[in-house]
Amino acid sequence: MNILYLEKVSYQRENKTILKNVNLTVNESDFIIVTGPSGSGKSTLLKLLNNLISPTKGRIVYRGKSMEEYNPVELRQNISLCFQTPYLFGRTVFENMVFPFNIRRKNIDKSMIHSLLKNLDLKEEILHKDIKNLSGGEKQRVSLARTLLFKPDILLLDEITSALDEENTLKVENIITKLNNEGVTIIWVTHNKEQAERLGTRRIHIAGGTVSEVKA
Ligand SMILES: Nc1ncnc2c1ncn2[C@@H]1O[C@H](COP(=O)(O)OP(=O)(O)OP(=O)(O)O)[C@@H](O)[C@H]1O
Repeated sequence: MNILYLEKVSYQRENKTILKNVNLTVNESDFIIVTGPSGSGKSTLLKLLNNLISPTKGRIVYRGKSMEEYNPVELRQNISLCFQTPYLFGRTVFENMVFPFNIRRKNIDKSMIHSLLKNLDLKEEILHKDIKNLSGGEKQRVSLARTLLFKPDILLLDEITSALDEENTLKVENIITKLNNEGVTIIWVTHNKEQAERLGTRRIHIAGGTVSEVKA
Protein backbone atom coordinates (compact mmCIF):
# COMPACT_ATOMS: atom_id res chain seq x y z
CA MET A 1 0.00 0.00 0.00
CA ASN A 2 1.35 3.45 -0.79
CA ILE A 3 1.75 5.71 2.24
CA LEU A 4 3.47 8.66 0.65
CA TYR A 5 3.71 10.08 -2.82
CA LEU A 6 5.20 13.05 -4.55
CA GLU A 7 3.33 14.41 -7.53
CA LYS A 8 5.21 16.64 -9.98
CA VAL A 9 7.24 18.14 -7.15
CA SER A 10 9.72 20.88 -7.93
CA TYR A 11 11.83 22.86 -5.51
CA GLN A 12 13.57 26.11 -6.33
CA ARG A 13 15.90 28.14 -4.19
CA GLU A 14 17.29 31.55 -5.14
CA ASN A 15 16.19 31.03 -8.77
CA LYS A 16 17.99 27.71 -8.95
CA THR A 17 15.95 24.59 -9.59
CA ILE A 18 17.18 21.94 -7.17
CA LEU A 19 14.53 19.28 -7.84
CA LYS A 20 12.28 19.25 -10.88
CA ASN A 21 9.10 17.39 -11.60
CA VAL A 22 9.70 14.56 -9.13
CA ASN A 23 7.16 11.74 -9.07
CA LEU A 24 7.78 9.10 -6.43
CA THR A 25 5.57 6.61 -4.66
CA VAL A 26 6.67 5.15 -1.32
CA ASN A 27 5.01 1.97 -0.13
CA GLU A 28 4.58 0.71 3.40
CA SER A 29 7.76 -1.03 4.66
CA ASP A 30 9.89 0.12 1.72
CA PHE A 31 13.59 0.49 2.48
CA ILE A 32 14.78 3.08 -0.03
CA ILE A 33 18.42 4.01 -0.46
CA VAL A 34 19.03 7.46 -1.96
CA THR A 35 22.28 8.14 -3.78
CA GLY A 36 23.58 11.00 -5.92
CA PRO A 37 26.47 13.43 -6.20
CA SER A 38 27.16 16.10 -3.60
CA GLY A 39 24.76 19.01 -3.93
CA SER A 40 22.30 17.06 -6.07
CA GLY A 41 19.36 17.58 -3.69
CA LYS A 42 19.28 14.46 -1.49
CA SER A 43 18.96 16.41 1.77
CA THR A 44 16.47 18.72 0.08
CA LEU A 45 14.29 15.70 -0.74
CA LEU A 46 14.34 14.55 2.91
CA LYS A 47 13.50 18.06 4.14
CA LEU A 48 10.52 18.15 1.78
CA LEU A 49 9.35 14.78 3.11
CA ASN A 50 9.61 16.08 6.69
CA ASN A 51 7.77 19.32 5.81
CA LEU A 52 10.76 21.44 6.85
CA ILE A 53 10.46 23.06 3.43
CA SER A 54 7.55 23.08 0.97
CA PRO A 55 7.56 22.31 -2.74
CA THR A 56 7.61 25.29 -5.08
CA LYS A 57 5.34 23.26 -7.37
CA GLY A 58 3.44 19.99 -7.03
CA ARG A 59 2.34 18.24 -3.88
CA ILE A 60 3.34 15.63 -1.33
CA VAL A 61 0.63 13.38 0.06
CA TYR A 62 1.13 11.35 3.25
CA ARG A 63 -1.52 8.80 4.18
CA GLY A 64 -4.14 10.45 2.02
CA LYS A 65 -3.60 14.05 3.13
CA SER A 66 -1.38 16.81 1.77
CA MET A 67 1.63 17.56 3.97
CA GLU A 68 0.47 21.07 4.82
CA GLU A 69 -2.79 19.74 6.29
CA TYR A 70 -0.88 18.17 9.17
CA ASN A 71 0.16 19.82 12.39
CA PRO A 72 3.97 19.94 11.93
CA VAL A 73 4.74 18.58 15.43
CA GLU A 74 2.38 15.63 14.96
CA LEU A 75 3.70 15.01 11.45
CA ARG A 76 7.30 14.89 12.67
CA GLN A 77 6.39 12.32 15.31
CA ASN A 78 5.29 10.09 12.42
CA ILE A 79 7.95 11.07 9.90
CA SER A 80 11.27 11.49 11.73
CA LEU A 81 14.43 12.90 10.24
CA CYS A 82 17.94 12.14 11.52
CA PHE A 83 20.55 14.53 10.21
CA GLN A 84 24.16 14.00 9.23
CA THR A 85 25.07 16.39 12.05
CA PRO A 86 23.17 15.20 15.10
CA TYR A 87 21.11 17.78 16.88
CA LEU A 88 21.23 17.53 20.68
CA PHE A 89 19.92 20.13 23.11
CA GLY A 90 19.98 20.97 26.82
CA ARG A 91 22.88 19.92 29.00
CA THR A 92 22.87 16.17 29.45
CA VAL A 93 22.15 13.05 27.43
CA PHE A 94 19.40 12.26 29.95
CA GLU A 95 17.55 15.50 29.07
CA ASN A 96 17.60 14.44 25.42
CA MET A 97 16.33 10.96 26.16
CA VAL A 98 13.37 12.07 28.30
CA PHE A 99 12.25 14.72 25.82
CA PRO A 100 10.26 12.31 23.57
CA PHE A 101 8.31 11.12 26.65
CA ASN A 102 7.64 14.66 27.84
CA ILE A 103 6.27 15.97 24.53
CA ARG A 104 3.93 12.97 24.37
CA ARG A 105 2.99 13.42 28.05
CA LYS A 106 4.03 9.83 28.73
CA ASN A 107 5.73 8.40 31.81
CA ILE A 108 9.46 8.03 31.36
CA ASP A 109 10.29 4.39 30.66
CA LYS A 110 13.86 3.99 31.86
CA SER A 111 14.13 0.36 30.78
CA MET A 112 13.26 1.40 27.22
CA ILE A 113 15.99 4.06 27.31
CA HIS A 114 18.53 1.59 28.72
CA SER A 115 17.77 -1.11 26.18
CA LEU A 116 18.10 1.31 23.24
CA LEU A 117 21.40 2.65 24.57
CA LYS A 118 22.65 -0.93 24.94
CA ASN A 119 21.61 -1.79 21.37
CA LEU A 120 23.63 1.19 20.18
CA ASP A 121 26.61 0.14 22.27
CA LEU A 122 26.35 3.07 24.68
CA LYS A 123 26.89 2.60 28.42
CA GLU A 124 24.26 3.73 30.91
CA GLU A 125 26.71 6.22 32.47
CA ILE A 126 26.45 8.28 29.30
CA LEU A 127 23.04 9.52 30.48
CA HIS A 128 24.73 11.81 32.99
CA LYS A 129 27.32 13.15 30.57
CA ASP A 130 27.31 16.71 29.32
CA ILE A 131 26.52 16.67 25.60
CA LYS A 132 29.53 18.96 25.06
CA ASN A 133 31.80 16.08 26.12
CA LEU A 134 30.56 13.47 23.63
CA SER A 135 32.45 12.31 20.57
CA GLY A 136 30.86 12.73 17.13
CA GLY A 137 29.94 9.05 17.00
CA GLU A 138 28.40 9.14 20.49
CA LYS A 139 26.34 12.21 19.59
CA GLN A 140 25.04 10.47 16.48
CA ARG A 141 24.04 7.34 18.42
CA VAL A 142 22.36 9.36 21.21
CA SER A 143 20.42 11.31 18.61
CA LEU A 144 19.37 8.05 16.93
CA ALA A 145 18.36 6.48 20.26
CA ARG A 146 16.21 9.55 21.01
CA THR A 147 14.49 9.27 17.61
CA LEU A 148 13.85 5.55 18.01
CA LEU A 149 12.27 5.67 21.49
CA PHE A 150 8.94 6.00 19.74
CA LYS A 151 8.87 4.15 16.46
CA PRO A 152 8.05 6.51 13.61
CA ASP A 153 5.94 5.48 10.62
CA ILE A 154 8.66 6.71 8.25
CA LEU A 155 12.29 7.22 9.19
CA LEU A 156 14.39 9.58 7.06
CA LEU A 157 18.13 9.16 7.52
CA ASP A 158 20.68 11.62 6.15
CA GLU A 159 24.22 10.18 6.10
CA ILE A 160 23.83 9.05 9.69
CA THR A 161 26.81 6.71 9.80
CA SER A 162 29.42 8.99 8.22
CA ALA A 163 31.02 9.74 11.63
CA LEU A 164 30.95 6.13 12.86
CA ASP A 165 33.58 3.42 12.64
CA GLU A 166 32.80 0.21 10.77
CA GLU A 167 31.68 -1.72 13.83
CA ASN A 168 29.19 0.94 14.92
CA THR A 169 28.06 1.50 11.34
CA LEU A 170 27.08 -2.17 11.12
CA LYS A 171 25.32 -1.98 14.49
CA VAL A 172 23.27 0.99 13.32
CA GLU A 173 22.50 -0.78 10.03
CA ASN A 174 21.26 -3.82 11.97
CA ILE A 175 18.98 -1.71 14.14
CA ILE A 176 17.52 0.08 11.13
CA THR A 177 17.04 -3.22 9.25
CA LYS A 178 15.27 -4.68 12.30
CA LEU A 179 12.98 -1.65 12.47
CA ASN A 180 12.23 -2.04 8.78
CA ASN A 181 11.35 -5.70 9.35
CA GLU A 182 8.93 -4.51 12.02
CA GLY A 183 7.20 -2.32 9.42
CA VAL A 184 8.94 1.06 9.64
CA THR A 185 9.46 2.61 6.21
CA ILE A 186 13.06 3.75 5.72
CA ILE A 187 14.49 6.35 3.34
CA TRP A 188 18.26 6.49 3.78
CA VAL A 189 20.64 8.91 2.03
CA THR A 190 24.17 7.56 1.79
CA HIS A 191 27.41 8.29 -0.05
CA ASN A 192 28.85 4.95 0.99
CA LYS A 193 28.73 2.59 -2.01
CA GLU A 194 29.15 -0.61 0.04
CA GLN A 195 26.39 0.51 2.37
CA ALA A 196 24.11 1.20 -0.59
CA GLU A 197 24.85 -2.31 -1.89
CA ARG A 198 24.25 -3.94 1.50
CA LEU A 199 20.97 -2.26 2.32
CA GLY A 200 17.57 -1.48 0.96
CA THR A 201 14.83 -2.95 -1.16
CA ARG A 202 14.75 -0.04 -3.62
CA ARG A 203 17.30 2.51 -4.76
CA ILE A 204 16.76 5.98 -6.16
CA HIS A 205 19.38 8.25 -7.67
CA ILE A 206 19.24 12.03 -7.81
CA ALA A 207 21.22 13.91 -10.45
CA GLY A 208 20.61 17.11 -12.39
CA GLY A 209 17.45 17.75 -10.35
CA THR A 210 15.88 14.52 -11.51
CA VAL A 211 14.99 11.54 -9.35
CA SER A 212 15.18 8.14 -10.98
CA GLU A 213 14.67 4.64 -9.70
CA VAL A 214 17.67 2.37 -10.09
CA LYS A 215 16.61 -1.08 -11.23
CA ALA A 216 18.18 -3.94 -9.30
N1 LIG B 1 20.22 26.89 2.90
C1 LIG B 1 20.56 26.89 1.61
N2 LIG B 1 20.68 28.06 0.94
C2 LIG B 1 21.02 28.07 -0.38
N3 LIG B 1 21.24 26.97 -1.10
C3 LIG B 1 21.12 25.80 -0.49
C4 LIG B 1 20.76 25.67 0.90
N4 LIG B 1 20.69 24.37 1.21
C5 LIG B 1 21.01 23.70 0.09
N5 LIG B 1 21.26 24.54 -0.92
C6 LIG B 1 21.66 24.17 -2.30
O1 LIG B 1 20.75 23.20 -2.78
C7 LIG B 1 21.42 22.21 -3.54
C8 LIG B 1 21.09 20.83 -2.99
O2 LIG B 1 21.60 20.71 -1.67
P1 LIG B 1 21.41 19.39 -0.81
O3 LIG B 1 21.97 19.69 0.54
O4 LIG B 1 20.00 18.96 -0.90
O5 LIG B 1 22.34 18.36 -1.60
P2 LIG B 1 22.85 16.93 -1.18
O6 LIG B 1 22.66 16.04 -2.37
O7 LIG B 1 22.21 16.49 0.08
O8 LIG B 1 24.39 17.22 -0.95
P3 LIG B 1 25.49 16.49 -0.03
O9 LIG B 1 25.61 15.10 -0.55
O10 LIG B 1 26.73 17.30 -0.28
O11 LIG B 1 25.01 16.55 1.40
C9 LIG B 1 22.91 22.56 -3.50
O12 LIG B 1 23.23 23.20 -4.69
C10 LIG B 1 23.03 23.49 -2.31
O13 LIG B 1 24.06 24.41 -2.52
